[in-house]
Amino acid sequence: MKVRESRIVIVGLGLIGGSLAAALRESGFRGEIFACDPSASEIELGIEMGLIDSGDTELASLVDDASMIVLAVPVLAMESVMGELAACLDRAADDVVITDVGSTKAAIQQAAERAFGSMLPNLVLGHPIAGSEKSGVAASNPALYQKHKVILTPCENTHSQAVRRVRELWAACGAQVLEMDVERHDQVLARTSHLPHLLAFSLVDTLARQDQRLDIFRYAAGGFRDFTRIAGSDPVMWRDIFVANRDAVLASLTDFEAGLGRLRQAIEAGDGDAMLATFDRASHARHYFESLLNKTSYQAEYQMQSHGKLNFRVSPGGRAQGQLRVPGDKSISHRSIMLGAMADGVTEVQGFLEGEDSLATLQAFREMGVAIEGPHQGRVTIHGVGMHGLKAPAGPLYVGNSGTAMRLFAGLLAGQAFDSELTGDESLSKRPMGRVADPLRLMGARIETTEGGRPPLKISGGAPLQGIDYAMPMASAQVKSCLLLAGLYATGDTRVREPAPTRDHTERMLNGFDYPVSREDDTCWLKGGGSLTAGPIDVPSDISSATFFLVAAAITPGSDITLEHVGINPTRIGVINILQLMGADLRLVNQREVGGEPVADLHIRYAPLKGIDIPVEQVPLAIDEFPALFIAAANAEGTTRLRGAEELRVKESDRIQAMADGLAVLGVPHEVLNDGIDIIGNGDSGPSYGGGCIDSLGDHRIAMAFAVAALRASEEILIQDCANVATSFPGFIELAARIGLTIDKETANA
Ligand SMILES: O=C(O)C1=C[C@@H](OP(=O)(O)O)[C@@H](O)[C@H](O)C1
Ligand SMILES: C=C(OP(=O)(O)O)C(=O)O
Repeated sequence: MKVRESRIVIVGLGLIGGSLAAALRESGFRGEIFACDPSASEIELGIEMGLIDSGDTELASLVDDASMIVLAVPVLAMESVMGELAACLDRAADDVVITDVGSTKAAIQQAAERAFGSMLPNLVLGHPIAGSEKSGVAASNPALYQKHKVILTPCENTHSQAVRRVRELWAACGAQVLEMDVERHDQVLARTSHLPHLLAFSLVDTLARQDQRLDIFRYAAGGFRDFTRIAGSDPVMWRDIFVANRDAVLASLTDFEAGLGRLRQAIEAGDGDAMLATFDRASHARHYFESLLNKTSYQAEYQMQSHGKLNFRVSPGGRAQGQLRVPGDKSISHRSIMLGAMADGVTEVQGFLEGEDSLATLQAFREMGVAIEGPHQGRVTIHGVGMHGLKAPAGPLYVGNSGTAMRLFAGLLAGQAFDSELTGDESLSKRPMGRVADPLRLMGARIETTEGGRPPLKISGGAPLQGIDYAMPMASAQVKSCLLLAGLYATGDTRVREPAPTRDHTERMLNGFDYPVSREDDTCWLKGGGSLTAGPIDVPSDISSATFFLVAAAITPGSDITLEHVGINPTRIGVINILQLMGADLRLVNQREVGGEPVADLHIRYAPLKGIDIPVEQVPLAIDEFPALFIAAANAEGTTRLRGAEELRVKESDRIQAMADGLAVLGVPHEVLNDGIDIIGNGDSGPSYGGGCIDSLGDHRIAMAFAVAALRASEEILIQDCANVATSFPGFIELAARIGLTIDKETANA
């Protein structure tokens, strides 16, 4: 974004003002930058560093031709600077925009009213949430505002043109600009910035007083350094902030003291459980904030995205052999947390998938006040709050990459008394939500989407819901489950008709929690107003994750793999049926039922595959398995034809196109159709195709499918943007290594 100002005057050339000048210069800003500062040497240094064109210790000489004036002085100096400005700004001052960078807003607004007689329409108060413990122009950093937030607090009479120009200023520095009212700004900042600074100052001062010779500081380790870094900040600036934001800081301090008091009591009483509960909540909340802020995920692997993208380099060839257990079923894991949270009593889950998607669901319930212990090695304990026990979350609920979480939550939250908002990552933000919002509105829900029915979803609480009789236009378990969950809160029956059978985990688990769900032919229904009774849940291994190894064995001569404890719910076994139709030597052994879901060990040995016309009724039963099945098709003799699979186009990526693009790189002949694809396989015993560089488009299943493809490639396959594998299959690389696939991780700069 270009800044079109002719002359910007920065009043106060310290770290914040200097960094603004530096960032503007780096953005290619061509206008003049002048600075006013009481210290002539700071001005000289600013000129020497190439940050400003000129400057003065007096404001009057600088303002005449200014198009924008940025006040970057300490909060308590604002009033006198504004007074000076009022005196020398003799023209109608309509075209000059004034803004500030102060960390509190109410006090500055009052100062402005006193200095100018009223809030000028071209005065836009603002606050860049960026800084450093360093001060002075020498510490200027052109990257200081990059990817940081700048909050503007315009009033009713502020000119929109002035707001736009200030937005442009900060956007050019790489910041994300948002708006809120003055009071909210001060309350939010008191908690997120002012309180932590106060604690850091206080801790360091307390320790320094106790040990005048500073001896203990010699032994202070990383924890002390991390916690107290901000105690090195500018004392004058912070004194001003605490004077200016007194009331909001005191309120946040009261809450903090209460929390500290509770911990003190726990320590006095040796109450380890209370300590653990607090630390556990805090530790998870800390990880959650990180992912919310970066719009990325919870696990270290994925955090590489902040430095670059995670790629998989997969060596060609190999033989798939071994006995494995893949992680827990994603669909069942989501539902175990959701129903466990809404139940009366304690739900113990084992086999929970500790992947990004289900962790997002878990964290969202913590945000709504549900106590959840774990996950520890797949074990989670959920202390249910009952159907009406959820609390309003403090902010938007971030569900990462997960379509399932967003759509099921939409139904559940539509029935709550409080307002809520659901947000997701870049991929999820492009996926269609009208398919749940529309029928929820028919039930009486108040729910807003952005254009084209995309996230975020804003749901207004307290809307009375009525049951509906709904024929789904697409075969979607997410839509069905969303409506059943909303139906729990609706008057009368909620009935959902599906055009083809879809996974029925919601219905099974509701029945398991003593909530009757009925079914007749293609329609299932429940009556609202009941309650759920907690019970244990054993999550089987995810057949969607097992699929990658089934296909690995199915395409690689000499392979023999057993996958243990895999869920074989009849609404999920399309992949087994399709592979068997293609000629795979795949057997189900040790079949049993675990907690209402059928489970088996899957034994597969290599046998040559042949191309088939995939029966259309199998499509919803194998919907997530197609990326891997396309690789099976590329290794089968003859043509495999898929039709009726347009739903693949609205998953984490357009999976028909993403796979077709990758197959083209490998040299696999194919033809793309709107609702499917024809793939012409190579049934020879040598390599089936070449290698190359493939973009997974951040879609976990595309990444894992091409990793498996390497078993029959003649050259290495480099797969880009694979961090998202952690959404559904943490530990994929390690398990793949155990069956003879060699995948090296590398980061590439984005
Ligand atoms: O209900 C579920 O848990 C899921 C349903 C399917 O989505 P649709 O309902 O959109 O087909 C599937 O693709 C997704 O991975 C999980
Ligand atoms: C489509 C998938 O998940 P979701 O819709 O929950 O993002 C998937 O896991 O393949």
